[in-house]
Amino acid sequence: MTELYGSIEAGGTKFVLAVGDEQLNVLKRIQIPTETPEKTLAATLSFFQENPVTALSIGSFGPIDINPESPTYGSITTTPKAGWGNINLLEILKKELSIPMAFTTDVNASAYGEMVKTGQKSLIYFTIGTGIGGGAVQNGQFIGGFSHAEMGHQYVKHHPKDLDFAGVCPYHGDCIEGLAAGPSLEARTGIRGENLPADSEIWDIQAFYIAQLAVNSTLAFAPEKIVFGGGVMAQEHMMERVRKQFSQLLAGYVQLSCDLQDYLVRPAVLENGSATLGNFALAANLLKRKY
Ligand SMILES: Nc1ncnc2c1ncn2[C@@H]1O[C@H](COP(=O)(O)OP(=O)(O)OP(=O)(O)O)[C@@H](O)[C@H]1O
Ligand SMILES: [Zn+2]
Repeated sequence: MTELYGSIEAGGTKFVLAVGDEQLNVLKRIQIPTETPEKTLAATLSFFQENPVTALSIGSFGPIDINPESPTYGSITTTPKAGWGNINLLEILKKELSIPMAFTTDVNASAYGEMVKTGQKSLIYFTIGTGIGGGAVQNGQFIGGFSHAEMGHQYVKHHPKDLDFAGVCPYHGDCIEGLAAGPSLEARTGIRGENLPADSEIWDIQAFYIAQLAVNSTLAFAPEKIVFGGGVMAQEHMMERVRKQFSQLLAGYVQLSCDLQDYLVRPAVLENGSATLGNFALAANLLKRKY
């Protein structure tokens, strides 16, 4: 029987819903805004009622409960996003759709999609957008123990020209998300990142933080590559700035297995499709491990 795979990329600003075929090609893909859980999940359900799939995978913003033994498995847990705390996505969807469902973080789904696309089994995916999230696959498996990793909230040292900035993370202030996600640009300058001039000195400050994230990830996991997605990294000049500061900070301590250009990269799956591809593969794995 022909199988179809579903993808739900549950983001803080939008949900991306998609249907894929057995070759993981996108057959249909739509975006809906993230409003109240009732409204957005009703729209999600009607999409999959109109476009039935054999199995689906959800990659969600978090933190989320991914422990299948937990009574709250399938929930978004402590999000500051109004109305979405303790919402059990998986339970709500399972009530209406009786198909196998996988549940992971949005960035894990993206990391998985990049793995499927590139064939590299150990990689890390970071998104630098409204927040910073990191997902990782190590030898084809997600990392994690009691829960998923939260690499976007690690602490990094301040840039010498940014010592007084308190950061904007609602939990930690000056963790990496608080210092370097999109809203930090606006908090420092009063101007949204999209509108800041490319020659502003803020970009090197931000690249300094993102480079530390890359160095820390390199030292902790020795991945084959580190992929950067998200609105902020869509700035053409950012990857080069991050690579340059990464080299300085790593100081030749470990030898990479490829050129730096191929180590710190933008996503291989274009048009923000990494999570969709990853979800298709994770859905396929629920039926029979293929990826
Ligand atoms: N080209 C850009 N340059 C700099 N900053 C940007 C750019 N595009 C978006 N941003 C900033 O990034 C943040 C939005 O991130 P992004 O576009 O990745 O969406 P998101 O809200 O993180 O997505 P999601 O729906 O997954 O939560 C905002 O703070 C915005 O000002
Ligand atoms: Zn934080």
